[in-house]
Amino acid sequence: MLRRATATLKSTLSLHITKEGSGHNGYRFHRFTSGSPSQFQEKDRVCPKHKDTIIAFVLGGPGSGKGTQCEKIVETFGFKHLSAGDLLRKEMVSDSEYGSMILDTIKEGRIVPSAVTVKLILRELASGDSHKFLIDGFPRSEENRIAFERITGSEPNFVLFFDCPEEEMVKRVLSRNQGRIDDNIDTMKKRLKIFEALNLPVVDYYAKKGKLHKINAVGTEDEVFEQVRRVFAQVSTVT
Ligand SMILES: Nc1ncnc2c1ncn2[C@@H]1O[C@H](COP(=O)(O)OP(=O)(O)OP(=O)(O)O)[C@@H](O)[C@H]1O
Ligand SMILES: Nc1ccn([C@@H]2O[C@H](COP(=O)(O)O)[C@@H](O)[C@H]2O)c(=O)n1
Ligand SMILES: [Mg+2]
Repeated sequence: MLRRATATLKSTLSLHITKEGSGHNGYRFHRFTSGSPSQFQEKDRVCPKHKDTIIAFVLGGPGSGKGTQCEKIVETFGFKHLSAGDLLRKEMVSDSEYGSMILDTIKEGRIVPSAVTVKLILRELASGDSHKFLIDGFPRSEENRIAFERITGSEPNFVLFFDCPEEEMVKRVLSRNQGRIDDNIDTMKKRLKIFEALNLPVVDYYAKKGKLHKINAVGTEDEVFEQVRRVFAQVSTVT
């Protein structure tokens, strides 16, 4: 039986969660009082996972096609799609106290502090009744990864990595035409540097853990999705 969430997420960088309760999908919330990821303690954990919860992280450089493929995965396999970038952009244009910080960070292609991003992701994990999640564009750094693992006490079931040459990513981003403030050559150059310095170590981490599924992101959307489909067929037999 799904129970109504009673957790409230207080809007602070230190991510206090003030009430105990449990989300529709079994995500549980505990009081926790820590600030930075390094201060999180065992007692602060937010969500022992519902036993059937499946979390897939979706990684890849800017413009590699993560969002495009996630839409296809949602249609075909019924996952809920959480894009960290979309959540941050939504927060940015809301009345949030973090709005201008998020705007500046995205313009510069840098990474928003994990406390903010994890809070937005947790809110989505706890809402609705889905228990299969694609978390797109997260973790973007070891700090993101460690914060998520410490706060939730859980790891992804598997990780997709869209591997795409830089020239192709640049071409795709510059012709995306969705009015994003970071779709320009200056920000793109910065994003590519951040991708190499901060995102790739996360990719390596999951490769070493045997959780990474590398997808060749070059080809038509359907060709790329055929590889994705094979990964889902493989993981559905082990998750
Ligand atoms: N296989 C493909 N071939 C050509 N263009 C593609 C392909 N997949 C996606 N695109 C296009 O490339 C652009 C970037 O794709 P998408 O937004 O899915 O990337 P992303 O990885 O989510 O990027 P970001 O990290 O910047 O959000 C879009 O305009 C999309 O339509
Ligand atoms: N974990 C994340 C994800 C994203 N950001 C910031 O948002 C920008 C856009 O993200 P997309 O996934 O939509 O490409 C990204 O360049 C970062 O500035 C973040 O900080 N942390
Ligand atoms: Mg995207």
